Amino acid sequence: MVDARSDKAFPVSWDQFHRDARALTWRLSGDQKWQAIVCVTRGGLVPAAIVARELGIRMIETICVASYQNYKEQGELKVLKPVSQEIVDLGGGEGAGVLVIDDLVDTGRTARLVREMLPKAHYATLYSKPMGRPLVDTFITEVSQDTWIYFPWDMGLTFQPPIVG
Ligand SMILES: O=P(O)(O)OC[C@H]1O[C@H](OP(=O)(O)OP(=O)(O)O)[C@H](O)[C@@H]1O
Ligand SMILES: Nc1nc2[nH]cnc2c(=O)[nH]1
Ligand SMILES: [Mg+2]
Repeated sequence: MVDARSDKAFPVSWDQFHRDARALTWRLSGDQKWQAIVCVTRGGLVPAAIVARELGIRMIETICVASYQNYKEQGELKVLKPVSQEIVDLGGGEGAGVLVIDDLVDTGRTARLVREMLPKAHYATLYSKPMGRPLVDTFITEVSQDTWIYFPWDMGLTFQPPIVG
């Protein structure tokens, strides 16, 4: 569970994000031929674009889920748009051969919900926290549960006061 008082921060730059997305692609580029990517919006949009480019995948679907309304506070999980039946039916049903991409797993609630719709899909994220880790098949970096990950699209350059003085 995300603690709203947590002050551990893990800021990710665009460069780092791009490197991590490419590292994730390397791990996903074995023998398996992916039939489609399902990206979990909105956080999955950017990594999905990079992975799709690297793997040459053009069949891209979204599942639109929202749960964190007020920064660090998880509310009710809402599916705004489910995955199309065409994608669920791939590979003989239940999403076999489908690659699900999200930016991270935290409590694992989002991943659990998506897995109910696509039980045979492969779930991949760039970052994971311990509670969500059992729900992910492939990820790059794990951070502690009380760390908040800051993505490059959520940040800007600001003046930093000197450490001393
Ligand atoms: O493992 P969980 O505790 O369910 O949290 C993980 C989800 O939370 C974030 O999405 P969010 O609902 O904030 O929406 P966004 O992708 O539009 O930012 C993140 O992108 C994951 O999808
Ligand atoms: N940006 C961001 N969104 C989240 N949603 C759930 N956990 C996180 C997190 O650590 N960072
Ligand atoms: Mg999300």
